Amino acid sequence: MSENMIGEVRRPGRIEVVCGSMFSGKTEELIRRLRRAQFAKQKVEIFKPSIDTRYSDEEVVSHDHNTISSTPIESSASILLLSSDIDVVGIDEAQFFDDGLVDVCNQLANRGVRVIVAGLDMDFKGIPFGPMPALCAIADDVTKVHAICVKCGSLAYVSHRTVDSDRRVLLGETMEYEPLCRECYKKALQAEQQ
Ligand SMILES: Nc1ncnc2c1ncn2[C@@H]1O[C@H](COP(=O)(O)OP(=O)(O)O)[C@@H](O)[C@H]1O
Ligand SMILES: Cc1cn([C@H]2C[C@H](O)[C@@H](COP(=O)(O)O)O2)c(=O)[nH]c1=O
Ligand SMILES: [Zn+2]
Repeated sequence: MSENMIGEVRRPGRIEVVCGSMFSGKTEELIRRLRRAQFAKQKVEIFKPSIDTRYSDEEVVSHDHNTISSTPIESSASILLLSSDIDVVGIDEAQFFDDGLVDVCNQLANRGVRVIVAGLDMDFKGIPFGPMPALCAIADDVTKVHAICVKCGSLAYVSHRTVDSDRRVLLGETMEYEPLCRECYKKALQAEQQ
C-alpha cells in the first residue's frame, strides 16, 4: 500500500524512515506526513534534538521555511515520557539522537503509535550517521529522498562539507555543505587532498 493510504487510517503501529542527504526534502516530507495526520484529527507530537537550533529553538523548519511546532529534547528517553495518548510521533534530525532512539521507536510502534523519523543517512565523510542505519533496518517503510547535485544536476547522494572542520557535528546549511552525486563528491575530495 502506498504511503498516501497507510498513514491515514487507524491501524497498528509502524515506523517510517525518511532519509537522505542535506537539501533532499526530508523535513518537507516529514512535515507533509504530519500535517496530513493532523488533518485526519490524529494526535500528533513532534520532537527534535535540542542541539538543532539552526533556524528555530522550538520549530522544525525546512530549508524552504515550511514550519511545524515541535518539542526540543536532549535525550531519546524523553520521547516515551511525552508521548502518552499520542497517535503519531514525528522525529526530525534523528541522526543527532543517542542509540536509545531505536528502542524508543520500537516501543512506540509496539504500542500502536505511527512513528515517522527523518534524518541524515550519512555524515560528511559518507559514514552512516548515529542511530539512522539501525532505524532503517527496523523500519516498516524507508523512503530515500535525493537533493540535486549542485555541480552536475544529477541526483545527489551525500552532503559535502565545504568548510575546514573534522567535527562530526557541525550545524550548517549552504555556507557549510553542498549536496553532491558520487562522482562529484569523489572529485571534490581529490581536489581537497591536492
Ligand atoms: N541542491 C538542492 N537540491 C534540492 N533541493 C534544494 C537544493 N538546494 C536547496 N534546496 C531546497 O531545499 C528544500 C528541501 O529542504 P528540506 O526539506 O529542509 O531538506 P532536508 O531536510 O533534506 O535538508 C527543497 O525543496 C529546495 O527548495
Ligand atoms: C552532513 C552533516 C551535517 N551536519 C548538520 C548540518 C545541519 O545542521 C544538519 C542536517 O540538516 P538537514 O535538515 O539534513 O539539512 O546536520 C552535521 O552536523 N554533520 C554532518 O556530517
Ligand atoms: Zn554531480
